[in-house]
Amino acid sequence: MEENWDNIPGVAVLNRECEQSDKNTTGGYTNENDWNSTKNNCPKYKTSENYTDWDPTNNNGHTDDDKLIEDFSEKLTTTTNSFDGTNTDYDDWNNSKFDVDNQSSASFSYEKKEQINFDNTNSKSLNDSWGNPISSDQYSADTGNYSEFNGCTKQNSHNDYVPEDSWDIEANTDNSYQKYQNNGYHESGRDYQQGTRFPKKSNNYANTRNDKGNSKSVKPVAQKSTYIPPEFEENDDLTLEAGLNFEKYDKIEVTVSGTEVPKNITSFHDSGLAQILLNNLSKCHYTTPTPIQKYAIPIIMNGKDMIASAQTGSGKTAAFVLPILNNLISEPSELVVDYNHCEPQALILAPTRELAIQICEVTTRLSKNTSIKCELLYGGTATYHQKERILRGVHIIVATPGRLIDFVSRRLITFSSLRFFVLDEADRMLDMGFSLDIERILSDNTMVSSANRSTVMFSATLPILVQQIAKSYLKPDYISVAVGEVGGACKDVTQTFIEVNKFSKKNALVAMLNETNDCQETIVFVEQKRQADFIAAFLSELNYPTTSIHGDRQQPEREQALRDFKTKKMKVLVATAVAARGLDIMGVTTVVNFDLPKTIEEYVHRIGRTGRLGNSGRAVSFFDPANDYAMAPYLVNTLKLAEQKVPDFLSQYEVDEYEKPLSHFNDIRSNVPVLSEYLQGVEDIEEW
Ligand SMILES: Nc1ncnc2c1ncn2[C@@H]1O[C@H](COP(=O)(O)OP(=O)(O)OP(=O)(O)O)[C@@H](O)[C@H]1O
Repeated sequence: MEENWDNIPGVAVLNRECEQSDKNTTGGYTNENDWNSTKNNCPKYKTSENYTDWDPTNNNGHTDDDKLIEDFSEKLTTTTNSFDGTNTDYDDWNNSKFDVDNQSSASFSYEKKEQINFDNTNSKSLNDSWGNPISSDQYSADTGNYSEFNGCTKQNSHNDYVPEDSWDIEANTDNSYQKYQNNGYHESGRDYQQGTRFPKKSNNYANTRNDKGNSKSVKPVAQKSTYIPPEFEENDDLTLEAGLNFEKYDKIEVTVSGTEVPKNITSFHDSGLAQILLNNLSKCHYTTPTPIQKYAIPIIMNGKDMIASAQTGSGKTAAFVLPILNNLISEPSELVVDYNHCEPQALILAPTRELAIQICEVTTRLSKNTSIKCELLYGGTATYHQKERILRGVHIIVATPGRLIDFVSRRLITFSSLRFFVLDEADRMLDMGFSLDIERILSDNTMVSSANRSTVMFSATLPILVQQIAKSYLKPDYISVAVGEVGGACKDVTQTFIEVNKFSKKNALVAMLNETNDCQETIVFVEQKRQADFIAAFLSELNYPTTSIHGDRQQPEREQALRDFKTKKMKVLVATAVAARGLDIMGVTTVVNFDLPKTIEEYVHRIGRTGRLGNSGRAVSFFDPANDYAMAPYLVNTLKLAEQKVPDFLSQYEVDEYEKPLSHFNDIRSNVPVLSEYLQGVEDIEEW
């Protein structure tokens, strides 16, 4: 097939943009010839015959031009994003994309693959929209940014990894270009390739040259995400094993308040859970329920509302998933679904995409061999894919709020059949960042009344103000359960602090990593996304296999980073708040707070990425008095409650009169005073 700019998604988008930006004039071009040339290459102006020549779905007879163009650019972008030239990806793309559309266009897809050899530096020269030959080298040199030109904003991660102001940028050599194009950073097993410099990020979304060599700029176009996440893999090796301190869980005091509290269970076998679930539990090596499971399972099975707090890593996910699965299995109700909407019976909301994925994975594993279907809705992924899946019928939806609201507002999801509504990380979900979304979802006109559903909320931290907000969504006879101190740090984590200033932090980090010769699995938390890139690049240069996760990375990169860290391909994960809550990663021995967070809750969640399920872990936090003094009293309190040593430089911040918000069980119905400062901070929203 003849190679032509028309086949390149960036240009399809570009043309569309030109066309849309100015329908009746010269499209913003001062030179009419340029505009005519562009126009002729614009899909809008192609005849349908031409169009079908290169439309992968071969939509003969399609008359809705705009839709046609939109579909086409989406498909082409999918092609580029999904492909890395390997057969596997090709097959995946071919199967998933084309099966969805009921196409069997293998040969055509293969042609598309040939076309996007354009992605390789070896590609033959191409003609641009204005008829000039263009090679990938020239392309890189012309634009300074391949991915942006190409319209694939999804792939610009490497630019993010070059702090523009502080690093020298190498010329746009073929070499750096090739590494980028070939995703060398993954192939080499190193996310941040040492010594590699990538082209400086261009501010122009797309720069092209007309036949006179003048450059033109076209405004950025919002790209739809076309990422289709991989199917879950069952990997028993990655399941966390209970540690030596697991048995001590039973010694933790549990406080329950409310009326008609169902009796707690003592083992899974006396729990009344369906046999199929018991079988799945033993496949997952869950032999004994954790304290939160002992209390939450019967409460939720009995249809009660509850708000529960238990330390990080103590099995809260299964505590709500198991009773929901049980009730959906033992008291089934008809699944409502048609070609344009579905009615889930349980909704589980989580604040981050990766946590939503994890909850869905746990649910899928625990519901194996049952008829229960669980689906995932989260941002940064292709909506058409998720839509297609939920419209096959779904009992449980695990979602982040943004994507869910998108689907609800398009009436793809309604809540008339909802039986369970769960907020995981409830304090985060009800703080200023998400509370409007939750309100929007719970006040949807299809939402069943609180009397007709079970509403349950879980977190390791539940400030009193959040409990007050939560109360308005719960039935009046809701039950509160607190395992240990509400908001207390996990005692299996040894917490140490190092006094630093902003200039000595990096050396302190290196010294700390060197302490453990083979640099064990470590999460390094920082406050800013840019800082995450900087520290990750810095550690990579020092040969620590490092990756990063934060809200500016594209979703496939975020997921790849987590996979690389989970599978130990990468030893260090540099992360912002997006990884602070809920993530359950086996073998994390150390958490480093390179920057301390702004709230004590986030501190508790961050250090809870280690020391899970009775395993021991350690947390090392850098305390910079100039920056972190406001956190100090809360840190002292948290250290004391967790029976940890308080260093001298911190103990000076202890406040005698300090109202300790964590000193006893804070069910708001006991009228515990609210400490306003304690509630002031909210975590920054990065990405759903
Ligand atoms: N009864 C059990 N027996 C053995 N393992 C369990 C049991 N319950 C949960 N687990 C495992 O314990 C780990 C931690 O569970 P989970 O992620 O649900 O903790 P969590 O309390 O939600 O933590 P966080 O507060 O960080 O969100 C997981 O690997 C899970 O598979």
